[in-house]
Amino acid sequence: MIGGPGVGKGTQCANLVRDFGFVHLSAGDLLRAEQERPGSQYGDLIRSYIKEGKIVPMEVTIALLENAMLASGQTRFLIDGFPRKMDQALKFEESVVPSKFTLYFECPEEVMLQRLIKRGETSGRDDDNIESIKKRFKTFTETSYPVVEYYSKKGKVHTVSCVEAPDVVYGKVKVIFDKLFSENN
Ligand SMILES: Nc1ncnc2c1ncn2[C@@H]1O[C@H](COP(=O)(O)OP(=O)(O)O)[C@@H](O)[C@H]1O
Ligand SMILES: O=c1ccn([C@@H]2O[C@H](COP(=O)(O)OP(=O)(O)O)[C@@H](O)[C@H]2O)c(=O)[nH]1
Repeated sequence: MIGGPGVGKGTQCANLVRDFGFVHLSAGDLLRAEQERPGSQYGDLIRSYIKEGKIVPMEVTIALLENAMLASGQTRFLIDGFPRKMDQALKFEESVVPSKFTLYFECPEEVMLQRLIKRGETSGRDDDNIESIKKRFKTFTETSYPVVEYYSKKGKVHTVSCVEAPDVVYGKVKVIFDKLFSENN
């Protein structure tokens, strides 16, 4: 699941987990947990990348995802906020598992900005401030959007507009998943 910062990925993943029983893995949540883990050798590195809105070197993120996948003992994963750089996409599919499809959440920056400023009132996140948000938008456009284009060329992308209220957005997401999983399962 790919989309700009604050587009609503986490919000929609919660709905999908409830209705389709995936294991939800948020790359950002895994990185924040590793950042706080006592004794982690990557804590400071992750903290500085997240604050600067940059993409943490792929070896760290892929190892965290792979470990969480293995630890779950499950086989159906909804990976949230990953891949957001071409090197991650290629390496993950080569060394862990190929993806089935990509859900791309589309939304104007002004709308995401308002959501992130509001989330920042309570999230406690180091990157929900205007300076980091601007950097995250730039990284998304320059570094992450090419991943969407790459998967689009392979015919693997489903695009959903996220401007409307969460339940309206989920209505559209659910139609896509109902179709995909009634065909494949
Ligand atoms: N469709 C929506 N309309 C309005 N607010 C939303 C919508 N989806 C999510 N939000 C809110 O916007 C913020 C960002 O959503 P979140 O799911 O955390 O995004 P992401 O995981 O993409 O960063 C949260 O505070 C969330 O409650
Ligand atoms: O594969 C990833 C996913 C996330 N991040 C970092 O984690 C931050 C927060 O990502 P998350 O998906 O949690 O939140 P979003 O920015 O989408 O609101 C990003 O800006 C990056 O710095 C990263 O480096 N690699």
